[in-house]
Amino acid sequence: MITIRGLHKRFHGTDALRGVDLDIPQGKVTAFLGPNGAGKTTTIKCAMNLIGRDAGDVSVLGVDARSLGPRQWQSIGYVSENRMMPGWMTVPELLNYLRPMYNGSWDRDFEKKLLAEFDLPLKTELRALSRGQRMKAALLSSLAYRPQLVVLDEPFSGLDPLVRDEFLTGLLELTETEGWTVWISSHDIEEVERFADRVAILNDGRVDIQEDVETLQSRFRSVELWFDDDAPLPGGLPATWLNPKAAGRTLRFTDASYDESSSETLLARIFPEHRRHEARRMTLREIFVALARSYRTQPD
Ligand SMILES: Nc1ncnc2c1ncn2[C@@H]1O[C@H](COP(=O)(O)OP(=O)(O)OP(=O)(O)O)[C@@H](O)[C@H]1O
Repeated sequence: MITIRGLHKRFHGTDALRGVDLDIPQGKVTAFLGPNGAGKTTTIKCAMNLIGRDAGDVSVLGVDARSLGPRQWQSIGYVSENRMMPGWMTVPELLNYLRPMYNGSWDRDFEKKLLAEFDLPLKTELRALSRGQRMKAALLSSLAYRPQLVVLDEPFSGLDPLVRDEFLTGLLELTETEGWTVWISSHDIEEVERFADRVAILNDGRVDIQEDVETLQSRFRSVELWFDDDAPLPGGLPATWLNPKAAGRTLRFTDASYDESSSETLLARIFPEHRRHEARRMTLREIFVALARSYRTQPD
């Protein structure tokens, strides 16, 4: 659905994107994660043709992002915190205004369902709504025509926990029943973990990891070793052992390429004197935190 190769973007001489390669496959929910300033919004804006690019190829729904036209926009639902909205309109006025543009694909029943779920004031102008209410209005107006490709840039900002939960459950149902393709950037990893099939992690303008959540979780482990005396912290540990830290008689690290038999052999070889150890599966959030910490300690 979206293919990005070698995407570069500079702002005032500073590199924001330094060769992004990314695939957003059809029918899957891809979570787009990364530390602040990694380049998530910039990548999404380049793909939505809201800003130009300095180099690289970006294909969206089979066309170059720079050629996105009304035909493709009928199939794309894009929501971002900073999306401009006509502040003088009320929610019903906004929907009345947009509906004819999506002739044929706008689903009135779905619109009504979302309107009821989001519990939005109908007589207040958009500019007088709260941030969360405006976000709901943006979500509603971008999903009511049942787009095949849903692009959400930080969609939860300002949404209260109940609405977040309802919105996510609704989105989950739709992705399953309608086979929607979703590309969602968010810092709310626990929320996206519930329904993401894939994860792409951006760091410093490049994609570091993109793979199925399942395979990512199967290769990451939080490892803890116990010793009889103070835990050693030798140099030259495998590069896939992230953030090793010794504290008292324990040593902890994140194994980014865990495999039961070879990892056990390696542990026994490097730490023959350890008394016992544990290798625990990690949540997506824990994996992200371990990676983000390792990015900070990596030389540029
Ligand atoms: N219009 C702009 N002018 C100058 N620099 C910009 C502009 N937009 C983004 N940048 C810079 O590009 C880099 C990437 O920003 P971007 O907003 O894409 O990151 P992000 O991953 O979405 O961050 P966050 O998680 O904080 O929202 C940052 O260093 C940012 O300061």
